[in-house]
Amino acid sequence: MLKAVILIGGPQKGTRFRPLSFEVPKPLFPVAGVPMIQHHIEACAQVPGMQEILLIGFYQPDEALTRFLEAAQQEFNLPVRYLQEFVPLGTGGGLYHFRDQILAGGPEAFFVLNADVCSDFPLSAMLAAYRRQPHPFLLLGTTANRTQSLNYGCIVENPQTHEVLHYVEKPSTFVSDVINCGIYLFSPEALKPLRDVFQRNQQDGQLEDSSGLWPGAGTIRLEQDVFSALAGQGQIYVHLTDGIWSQIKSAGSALYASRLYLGQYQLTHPERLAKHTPGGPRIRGNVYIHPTAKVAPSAVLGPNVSIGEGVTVGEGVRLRESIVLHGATLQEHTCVLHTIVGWGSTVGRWARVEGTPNDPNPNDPRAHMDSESLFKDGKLLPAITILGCRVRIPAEVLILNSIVLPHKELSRSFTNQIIL
Ligand SMILES: Nc1nc2c(ncn2[C@@H]2O[C@H](COP(=O)(O)OP(=O)(O)O[C@H]3O[C@H](CO)[C@@H](O)[C@H](O)[C@@H]3O)[C@@H](O)[C@H]2O)c(=O)[nH]1
Repeated sequence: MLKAVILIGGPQKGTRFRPLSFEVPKPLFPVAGVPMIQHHIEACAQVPGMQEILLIGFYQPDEALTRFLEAAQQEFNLPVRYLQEFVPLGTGGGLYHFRDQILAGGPEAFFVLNADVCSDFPLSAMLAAYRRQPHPFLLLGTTANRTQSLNYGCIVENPQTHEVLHYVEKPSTFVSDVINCGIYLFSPEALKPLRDVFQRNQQDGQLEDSSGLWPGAGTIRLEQDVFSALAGQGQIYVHLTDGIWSQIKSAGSALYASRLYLGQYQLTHPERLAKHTPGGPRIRGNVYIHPTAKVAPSAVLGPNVSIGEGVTVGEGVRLRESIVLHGATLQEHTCVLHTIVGWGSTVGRWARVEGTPNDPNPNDPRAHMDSESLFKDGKLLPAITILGCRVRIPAEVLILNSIVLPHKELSRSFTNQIIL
């Protein structure tokens, strides 16, 4: 019997995701037409023997989360439960705190998945590797280029045995081009070292650490307190993948992840991809259209477009590399490129809304998405355009490389601005 835990974090952590995280908790943001963590749940539900999926985080359970859990339980016919931390317990504290719930029923092992990653989740391959050689910790690793590796947990492995010899979380100088994907398979034994860290922290008292966590209150950093501390002791192994993988930290990376998942749908969910039908809109490449959306036949959509519930797309609209969230309206002949259109927003006719993608370097197979800050030298860096919820863009204007905060009614064109 197997279980899975998804670490969904909580409200303070979504800052790079603003203004989109104002409306919906980040783990429920739609990526390729479904909530971000539905991709995780679908992957877990396909592993034979999966008994239960636990979401651990410090969100106050709200209507959206409750509805999502109910729908997921029904769809996958599995218990999907939310366990709330009353203070942020870090990436490992919640696993220890809720250990009884995780170990209830005696699972053989449990997956632990960061919510903010996009992946093809090679969980069966990880399970097969674990069953060949059960060790307390199995980490999924992928490669990154030298510069970008510094933004992740870096793993030095023994290439013959795949044992993790050395682990450094976000090092300041180059350590290894193998990085931690935030996807793990732990044996029940893994909880023992977590207990040791917990007890040591209790003895050391309430001292706040450099990341602002309170170890005395039960916080555990899986990466530093466990992986770095136990590397080289025969307990941690890595399973390497060259499948799709990307972090989802910023809105730009959500758009990129949407593209990766839409590509995956060719194999996993061909029924989710829109097909060209007589009298329907022209579809180019991978496009998701929610069944309740109304799309005019002369619109041209794709590649990499995802259209949410109840969206209206008018005649002659051109839409490419974009996510349009539920209830938005694109009036006739708008052109929307590299943009996220927020819930209930309206783009007036003949308006052009355009962003600049900051995709990984296509000539470097080890490149990942840069989720750097929005500004450099006091200037907004060109990036995708984001319209917050219920924004109104008038007819015949240009909105380029801009972020528009929720409920704004614009009256003219804007370029390279954050409109507050
Ligand atoms: N329940 C809970 N979850 C948390 C908490 N803090 C973070 N998380 C969740 O844990 C995951 C990791 O979040 P971060 O702490 O922001 O780490 P990171 O910068 O994303 O780096 C981690 O992931 C990288 C891969 O994406 C790894 O390379 C890196 O080593 C590390 O594990 C996210 O899914 C986040 O929601 C917490 O206090 N409680």
